[in-house]
Amino acid sequence: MNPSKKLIYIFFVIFISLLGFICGIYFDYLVSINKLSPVVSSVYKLPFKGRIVTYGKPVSYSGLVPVVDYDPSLKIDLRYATTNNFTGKVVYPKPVCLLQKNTLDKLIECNNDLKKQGYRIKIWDAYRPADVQKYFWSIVKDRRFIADPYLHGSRHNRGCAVDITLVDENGKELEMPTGFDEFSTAAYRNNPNMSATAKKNLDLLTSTMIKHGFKPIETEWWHFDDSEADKYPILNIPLDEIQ
Ligand SMILES: C[C@@H](N)C(=O)N[C@H](C)C(=O)O
Ligand SMILES: [Zn+2]
Repeated sequence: MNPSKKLIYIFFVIFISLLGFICGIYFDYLVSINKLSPVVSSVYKLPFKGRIVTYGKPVSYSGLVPVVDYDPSLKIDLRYATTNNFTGKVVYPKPVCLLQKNTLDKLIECNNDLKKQGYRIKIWDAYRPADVQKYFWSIVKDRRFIADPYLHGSRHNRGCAVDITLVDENGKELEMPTGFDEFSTAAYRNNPNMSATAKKNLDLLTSTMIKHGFKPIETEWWHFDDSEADKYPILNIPLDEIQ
């Protein structure tokens, strides 16, 4: 090989190596900021003390717990385990309502506050497997109403978000701006057309949730994120495998 060809060859090898190196760093960066959802495997016994595998790196955690075991006075109507939801299909094969333990502790504090005033929290959704998020996104590609599973995912996928409303002592739902998962501007927190009663009820729910460490979102009055949600990984533990 003549010297100039040799030089070109060396430059080419260095260029390819550098490119591979930079791509590797960028890939790790995407994983770290959760632009790529980690693939998760786990044992399915509760509480989950299994290994989750994130691109081959084992991470041990204990996390999701069943809500009923900690506060049976939280009312549960897991809509995606019924046909009474925006898909019209049973999406959750089992009505298993799970949350990260720290998130649940905060929700119980909210429920205790509200019980003193004659109300309770009703849960429509809590932990939602990442594959379900992809299914929802395939139906409604609108970030106002469904968190993009290919961007940051949903805090539901981390077991750190809840879709909730208020009920009275007889379990009757209080008036709120709209029903669950009404994907329109009527569900916005600043909807100017909501009734005075709905506003009062929503204000009570919102102020209680914020007091105990949740963050509301502007486009869905029923959705609250644990303010510490991003400490937890995206999970894809299927509900039908929960024992
Ligand atoms: C689908 C709806 N109930 C909901 O939870 N939307 C938010 C934005 C989410 O997907 O995180
Ligand atoms: Zn939600």
